[in-house]
Amino acid sequence: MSNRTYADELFPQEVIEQHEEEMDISTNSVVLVSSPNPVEEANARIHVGWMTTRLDANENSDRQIAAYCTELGKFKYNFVVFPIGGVVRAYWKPSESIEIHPPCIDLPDVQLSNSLWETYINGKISEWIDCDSPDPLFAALSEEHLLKELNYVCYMGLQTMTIELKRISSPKTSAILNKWIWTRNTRFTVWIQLPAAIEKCLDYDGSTATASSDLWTIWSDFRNQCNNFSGVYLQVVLSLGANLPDELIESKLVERWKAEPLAGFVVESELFVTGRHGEACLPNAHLLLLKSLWSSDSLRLVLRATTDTFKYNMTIKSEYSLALRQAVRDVHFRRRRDDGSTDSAHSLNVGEYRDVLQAPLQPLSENLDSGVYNTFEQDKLKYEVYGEAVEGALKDLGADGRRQCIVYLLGGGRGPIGTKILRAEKEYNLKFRAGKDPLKVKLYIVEKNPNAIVTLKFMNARTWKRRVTIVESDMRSLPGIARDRGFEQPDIIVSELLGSFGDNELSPECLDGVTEFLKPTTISIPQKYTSYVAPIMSSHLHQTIRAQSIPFLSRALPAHGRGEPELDEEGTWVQRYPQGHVRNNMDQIYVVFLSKYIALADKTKPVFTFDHPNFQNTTNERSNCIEFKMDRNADVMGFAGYFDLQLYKNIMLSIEPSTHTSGMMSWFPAVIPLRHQLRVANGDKIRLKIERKVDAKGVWYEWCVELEKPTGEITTTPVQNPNGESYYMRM
Ligand SMILES: C[S@@+](CC[C@H](N)C(=O)[O-])C[C@H]1O[C@@H](n2cnc3c(N)ncnc32)[C@H](O)[C@@H]1O
Repeated sequence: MSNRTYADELFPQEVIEQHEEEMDISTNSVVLVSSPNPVEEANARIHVGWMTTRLDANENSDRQIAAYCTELGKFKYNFVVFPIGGVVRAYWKPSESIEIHPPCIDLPDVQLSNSLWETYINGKISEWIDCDSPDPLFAALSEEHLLKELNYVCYMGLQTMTIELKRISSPKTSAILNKWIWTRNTRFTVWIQLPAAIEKCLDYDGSTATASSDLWTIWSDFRNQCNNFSGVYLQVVLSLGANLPDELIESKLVERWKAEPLAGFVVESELFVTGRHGEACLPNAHLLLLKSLWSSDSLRLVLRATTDTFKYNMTIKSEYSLALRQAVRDVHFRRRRDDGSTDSAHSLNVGEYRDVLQAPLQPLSENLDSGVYNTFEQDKLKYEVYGEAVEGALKDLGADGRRQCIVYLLGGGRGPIGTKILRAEKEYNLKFRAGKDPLKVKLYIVEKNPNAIVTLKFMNARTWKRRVTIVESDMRSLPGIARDRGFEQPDIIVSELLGSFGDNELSPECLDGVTEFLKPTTISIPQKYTSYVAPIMSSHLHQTIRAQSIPFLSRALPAHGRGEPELDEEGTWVQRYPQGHVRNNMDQIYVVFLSKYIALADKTKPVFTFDHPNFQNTTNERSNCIEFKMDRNADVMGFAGYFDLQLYKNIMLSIEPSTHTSGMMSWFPAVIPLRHQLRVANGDKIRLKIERKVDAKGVWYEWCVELEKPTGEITTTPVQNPNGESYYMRM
């Protein structure tokens, strides 16, 4: 028996030896890993495919696909976008036939091994299929045959397929696909290939086209009609012709694709130009576009021949594949270098959290564990700045020559701020008392977590020379305890009870609990904090939030909302979600190290501010309406939330992007999602209406968005998280 395999057919031995090529079928293409030369290595990282057209393939290709692919492999094409029904069928011209019977699917599977079909072939839906044709008979025929081809993609076990959109509006195509992807058990990635310009769409009519339609809206409408299926399986491909439309040049519009599941680019051969040394290269505008959107080498480039030059001049096949690789390979180099030096996320090693949803901590109602405290304590910078703030306050208070300062650390955790307070005392004495009449800090640390108290006691004995009075209590009981035990009133209270959205760990409620114990002159560190928001676009994040599910064994874990787990009739504990799981997912606030998103406003805007001490006992309920004007067509998935913190006078900490404390990693942004992505157009205004509500047991936010069109028409999204049903911060 012969040992020859399909791979031998595809990559003849002499080619393998010549290029020392290896096949890597773990990715969805064949990787040509060649010499150790760094440029070639870099080239090999970039996956370039060939899109078969009637200009380079003929009826024989359908039955000689192995030879056809082998040939392309020689020119360094890692995969082929080939008509799934075969070339003969794909380029059938309905108008030329008297009877409407397209050729049968005729791309026999046994020509390639299954693994090569999976990895080397991206199946393209026949070009003539147009389910949205205004001719009902033809539309019906197209529907029937689209389904046949989708079935054939499954039969062949392909991992990727392509549908090229021909129209601005494709409701029937999207409806078929929507049903298919949500209901079929077979998973493959669908590339939705966009036209190169809106003017090329069959239903384009200059008079009806409005400013609110562009390539991005063609895609986002299609994505919406497919119910925002996961971007792992439904992706978009941009087609680049010789003339790029403005929306692929203007950076504000281009960056929207960073918030979409972009699979790659189909590059038409007509746009290549000749470089200074006679080599093939891409025009500058195309280069800029590719570079700006080349976020990872998992993106794909596909060459589509627009002339038949390739038939006669084979060498340009490899020249073009090389030119495409060269267009983007340096982006990768640059990004890697940048990561190592300037990207703080990388140097702080938090990259693994990119776009991962985290539930905000609730340190008041739940006791944090040692690992969480340990994570906090990695952020040396936060504690340094706290130390500076305490030193600043000691300096101001000590100006009257006093010899003692009473400091309370409220919510001490394992004590890192305690250490900074004692160090601030030392620094102050060195700098301002010159060894004479030193100022003594009398430090109390209040902590309600009994487990952290064990560490605090240990720290007191080992590090603080038993100078600290440790109070195991909720700080809201401190006034009573202090009375009973004769504690002195504080000159300074220090706390860090803040979440990514500022007040969302209930710092206001906790600190208000000690107000009656303060002197009128007591300084609070922090003095003030403010939350901020900016609208964001990210279909990935929207999908991720919506798709969260609860495994069987986790069904009794407490939700983040007001409800509690219950014992059901069968004696099983269960957490119920009367609002439904999807609504429960969408109506919460998350903490996310944001990556696949874009901000839809140049600047954030403030939401809620809290000042301390709150001697006036001002309510902690808040309500605000924050308006943003939209400057492009976009889908708003929700809002990124940030905060800044005035510790003392001008000593600040911030995660608000324009003032972010460089190198600080304690807080990732908050995300306030909308239930559905909200389509906005250039010139629209959106208003986030958000309330902070308080009752006897806890605090919650309710929010909705008002969308105002330039015509004055206003629509409002439903109020999210009513009554704290999905996200409730327990007191
Ligand atoms: C965000 S952690 C900060 C811990 C520490 N200050 C640090 O920066 O590493 C907040 C701490 O405050 C404690 N805490 C929260 N609310 C409290 C309350 N009402 N009374 C006492 N401690 C509280 C929590 O148990 C937790 O240890």
